[in-house]
Amino acid sequence: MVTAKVWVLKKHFEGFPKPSDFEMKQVALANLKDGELLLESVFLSVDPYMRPYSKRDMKEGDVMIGTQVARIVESKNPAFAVGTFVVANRGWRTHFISDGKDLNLLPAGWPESLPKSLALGTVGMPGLTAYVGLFEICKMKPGETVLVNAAAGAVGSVVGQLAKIGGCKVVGCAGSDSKVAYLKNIGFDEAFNYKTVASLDEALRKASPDGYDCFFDNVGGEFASIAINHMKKFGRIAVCGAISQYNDSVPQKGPYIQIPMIFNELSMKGFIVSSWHNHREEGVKALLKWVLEGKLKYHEQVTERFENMPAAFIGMLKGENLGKAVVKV
Ligand SMILES: NC(=O)C1=CN([C@@H]2O[C@H](COP(=O)(O)OP(=O)(O)OC[C@H]3O[C@@H](n4cnc5c(N)ncnc54)[C@H](OP(=O)(O)O)[C@@H]3O)[C@@H](O)[C@H]2O)C=CC1
Ligand SMILES: CCCCCC(=O)/C=C/[C@H]1[C@H](O)CC(=O)[C@@H]1CCCCCCC(=O)O
Repeated sequence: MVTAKVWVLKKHFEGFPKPSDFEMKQVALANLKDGELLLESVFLSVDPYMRPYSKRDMKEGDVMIGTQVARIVESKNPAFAVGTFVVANRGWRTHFISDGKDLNLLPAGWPESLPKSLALGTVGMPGLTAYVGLFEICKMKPGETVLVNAAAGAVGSVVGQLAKIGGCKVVGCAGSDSKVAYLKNIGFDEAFNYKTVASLDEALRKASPDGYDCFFDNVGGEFASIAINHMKKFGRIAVCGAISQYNDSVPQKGPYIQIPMIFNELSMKGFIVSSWHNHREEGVKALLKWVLEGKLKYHEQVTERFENMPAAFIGMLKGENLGKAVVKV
């Protein structure tokens, strides 16, 4: 019999998550029935959505939500061979049982040399978010200027590089000087540290005096309220995330966006990438191709050991990650 380790939400987060909000437990797994598989998590993802979705969907004592790359270690299902790697959505667990219906194989053509953890990042849900947000929501066109915040993270770093691949000028901001240096290194035309500039308004104007056609917003709050005043006529805003607001106990107040939206005839659309599943196959294939061609660079912030899941999650929310934050079990 296998005993899985799991992390549960012990106490709903109040403000910023803290280690005592989590509890690690042991769960004995049953023996496999015909048609079932035993899997071990190899890499687990920590993502910003876990903060707002825990409040909306979870109760105390539930296993933390999340996805993993897992390896099949035992199989009583002829469709799945032992040793196969899959992407699953089974939460913060070291081991779990599946009937195979909820598993996704890694994309076709995945070379042995490529880290499998990328299926949780650049060639997974965050990469696809960048792809859908830019091409379908912003409807980015060559020659345009694209702005992205949280630019050195999992989604933002792909947004900037896809914008360059698509023939755009790209401006990004991030929360440390080393992240800004990384952005320049992966091809951003302009980048600044939003925590240290004297004025966000000035920094946005300096980076693109003519304004922005597309704004890929991962952050919301104050940054978005200022950036909206820098949009060009008929600009498009993809509302992807609002991480600056996820830990608020008291909702932030305006400024309000109607006047700049009307004057510049802007379009603003929120989206959830999973609703765009009809673009998944095409998007993942394109992302994998660009990675293999060296046109799409990646960085991962790998935290070792399952025991450090809460620390990796809290660290990501604090901005300690460069690129995609994952945990290697
Ligand atoms: N709509 C959708 O379908 C999806 C939306 N998302 C959203 O995209 C955004 C980015 O996600 P992801 O790429 O996975 O995460 P990241 O890898 O970008 O990690 C989060 C980053 O957010 C930044 N951050 C944290 N707090 C603040 C703050 N108060 N103000 C500004 N920046 C902050 C930090 O970077 P820094 O050092 O720069 O501050 C941190 O590294 C999130 O808002 C997420 O919810 C993600 C996936 C799908
Ligand atoms: C105001 C909240 C904004 C959150 C934006 C965000 O980060 C959304 C992420 C989703 C992404 O589009 C696809 C996903 O998988 C994320 C949502 C995951 C929901 C988990 C549901 C619970 C479960 O897995 O059991």
